[in-house]
Amino acid sequence: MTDHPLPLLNLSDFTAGGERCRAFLHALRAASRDVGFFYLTGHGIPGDLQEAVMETARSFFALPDQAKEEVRMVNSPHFRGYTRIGGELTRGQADWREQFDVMREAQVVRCHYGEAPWLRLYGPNQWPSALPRMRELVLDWQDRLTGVTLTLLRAFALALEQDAGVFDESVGEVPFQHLKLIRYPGRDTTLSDQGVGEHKDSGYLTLVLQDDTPGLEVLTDRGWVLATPVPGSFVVNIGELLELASNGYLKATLHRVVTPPAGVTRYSSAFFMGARLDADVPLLDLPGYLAREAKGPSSDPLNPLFHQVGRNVLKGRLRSHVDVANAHYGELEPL
Ligand SMILES: O=C(O)CCC(=O)C(=O)O
Ligand SMILES: [Fe+2]
Repeated sequence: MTDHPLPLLNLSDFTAGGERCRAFLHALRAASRDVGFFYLTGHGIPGDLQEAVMETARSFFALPDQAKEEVRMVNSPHFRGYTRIGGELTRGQADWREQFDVMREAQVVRCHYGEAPWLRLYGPNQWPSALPRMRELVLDWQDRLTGVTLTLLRAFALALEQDAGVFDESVGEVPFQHLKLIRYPGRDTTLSDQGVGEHKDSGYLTLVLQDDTPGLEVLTDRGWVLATPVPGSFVVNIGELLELASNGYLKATLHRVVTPPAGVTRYSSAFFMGARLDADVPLLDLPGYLAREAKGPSSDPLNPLFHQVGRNVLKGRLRSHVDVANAHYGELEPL
């Protein structure tokens, strides 16, 4: 385990244009290819909004169990709401964190039995009655993070010498959004130190806001590296859809969160930006010198990747939330 910092990029260099923009795109490509993780500053999200979101997370998780259970995820065929500690699995092992999941507010899609089961991912969020202002704040947060990821996605397109809008069709008017507010309680790590087990994210891009308690670790060719909190920044990482689209030129990197020591609590917000559920992931036509370095997407026979986005997202959700799968998707064969 080393404590070497990850690369740090400033998004305002991209929007400034000219030489600053060219240097940004160069650094973006290097960071995404070599590590798949970087810090982002200059993103335009005000510090007081970041703090308000963390404060909302602290208030939500401090509610009595009964108020959190009122919005528990197992109520929702759309995988939204509260998951208690140990209620989520990563690679079959329970994670030591509690979390609140939000996606885009949507209408339920009426569908016929046997039709694409991922259509059931669309639907409303659940909100705790005890925190009446949470909905507006969190949806605003989700929209602002969407804006940052859309800008970044255009930067990725340019860095790979594509048309800036090459991902537009797969993203649509509003991309698939998924946000988690997370609490990692400390515990005696002789029991297990799995806050969240090692995994890759499944969307295009992830933005993580962490508080000042370390815990997020990234697998690099130097071993596991701690993403030491950098105040005001987001940690950005590449998800499997970008790896697929770039034929493995960009890397979806394994990462994990280790449980804080007993008596210490860590809070974070993780936002996953994906493609439209009804889209297929585009396969980019890379120029020869980049294509030669594209290794093909890494494939895990135990966790196949699908180009059809909805199928991929539903697979991940069913594996992570077995109680929701049993309650609402019992008729499906395991994926
Ligand atoms: O809490 C964090 O810092 C990261 C969480 C994460 O990797 C995830 O939920 O996919
Ligand atoms: Fe992750």
